[in-house]
Formats: sequence, structure tokens, C-alpha cells
Amino acid sequence: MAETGPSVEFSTSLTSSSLPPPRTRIFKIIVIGDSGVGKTCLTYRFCAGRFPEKTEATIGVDFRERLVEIDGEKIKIQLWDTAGQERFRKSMVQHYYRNVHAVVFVYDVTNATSFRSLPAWIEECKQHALGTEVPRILVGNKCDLQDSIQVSTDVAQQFADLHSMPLFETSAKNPNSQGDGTYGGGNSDHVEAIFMTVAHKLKSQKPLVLSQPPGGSGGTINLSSGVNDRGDGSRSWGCSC
Ligand SMILES: Nc1nc2c(ncn2[C@@H]2O[C@H](COP(=O)(O)OP(=O)(O)OP(=O)(O)O)[C@@H](O)[C@H]2O)c(=O)[nH]1
Repeated sequence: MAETGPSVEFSTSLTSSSLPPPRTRIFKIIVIGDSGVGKTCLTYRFCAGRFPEKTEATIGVDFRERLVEIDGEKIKIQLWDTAGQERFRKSMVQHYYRNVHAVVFVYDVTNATSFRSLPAWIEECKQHALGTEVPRILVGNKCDLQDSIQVSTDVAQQFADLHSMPLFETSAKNPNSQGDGTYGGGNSDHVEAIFMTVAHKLKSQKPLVLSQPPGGSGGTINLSSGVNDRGDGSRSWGCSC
């Protein structure tokens, strides 16, 4: 039998211009916390670059995406802005927790109740089999409202330490606010830095799931029907309640 040359064939195909384009990795980050803490505003700020003029309670889940470049690699950050109100989330909860790469817990620094709810949100993650290997961060939002603070940084830091999460205090409205009443130097955008920190961490962990070819329709979830594209990188999935 004549010998074929598989190794030659193989090396030729590797250098061929017919190779599929590199795949864009997607990081799915869910943002959870009580209603009104500012999840929509934070995700909007990161993806659209500004504070939304007006928001309504999220029904089901909103998706916002942004393509970022980290160390020369283009990565899609997909933020799942979940509904804080129980009645708007119950039929969607299963979807939130599937293939999650990171979790952002949000409370409102001017609302102690939203801080006290955090253990329940952590418990919900646990119930949906989200292990501690999934990076989590804690965000105290609305730091621009310095006169109304109800949750001190010390108390929040203790909680964050207890749950091995980094704590960020910020404001979706004024993202230069550092949470201690001071403002970040120059034009630094704290909200941007928070999500980019998560993205860097995820990139270093090299998740292998959830990728799509550039321009593809997405491997995460089929968004083709019942989707509202609002031109700010967001799409939504409502629930039937
Ligand atoms: N002052 C101030 N107000 C904020 C900030 N972030 C959000 N808000 C306001 O807080 C209210 C609720 O914000 P949302 O982003 O809709 O809250 P949410 O957590 O997404 O609420 P649900 O969708 O019901 O879960 C809105 O009136 C926002 O304008 C902030 O950083 N500072």
C-alpha cells in the first residue's frame, strides 16, 4: 500500500488561509442584588459609557455586552442584569445561573436592607451550584449620596472578607467617586475599572466554554426571538409573569 503523508497534510492545513477565524471568548457575568440598588445603571454605565436617563424595574433579565481588548485579545463581556424583584425573576432564575463565569453582588450604600439581603443572594448562588471557584465581587453602589450612607465601609469590608470577595464602593452616576467621599484622579472611571478587573481575572483563568466566531450569533443562549435590541448593547428576555 502506498504510504500517504499525513504529517505534511496536517502542517499544510495549519498554515492555510482557510483556517476559521479566531474565536471571540465570551465571559458571562451575572449582576445580582435587591431591586433598586443600581444593577441596570452599573451595567449600562459599563456598556454604554453613561448613566441612563431613566430606568424601570428589570423584568426577567437584560443583557448588555461590550467587546474589550485585554493583552491583545478581543473578549466579549456579557453582563446579565437580573431583576431584583422576586415577582420579575422567578421564571428566569434557572437561566441566570447557567455557565456563569463570575458574579457581581450589588448593594446600595444608602440602603441597609439591601446590604442585609446579601446572604440570601449568596445562598441563591449556592443553591444553583455556583461553586466558590467562580470569581465573585461585592459592589456598594450610590457612593455619590454621601449624606445618606447607611452601610459603612468597615462593615462592608468585614462582610466581603468573610466571604472572600473583593469589595468595591462606587457610583454608577458619578463613576469617579471612590466611596470614601474622595474622587478618583483625573478621568478614571471606577465602574469601568471594576468590570475590567473581573475580566482580567477571568482571562487569566482561561475559561474554555462560551465562545463564538466573530460576528456569530452567540453560543451562550439563543436570543433570536422575543428580544428587544435597544441600541445600547442590550437585549432583554422577559418572563411571563
Ligand atoms: N444617586 C444615584 N442613584 C443611582 C445610582 N445608581 C442607580 N441609581 C438610581 O437608583 C434607581 C434604581 O436603579 P436601577 O439601576 O434601575 O436599579 P436595579 O438594581 O437595576 O433595579 P431592578 O431592576 O428593580 O432590580 C434609579 O432611580 C437610578 O437612577 C447611583 O450610583 N447614584
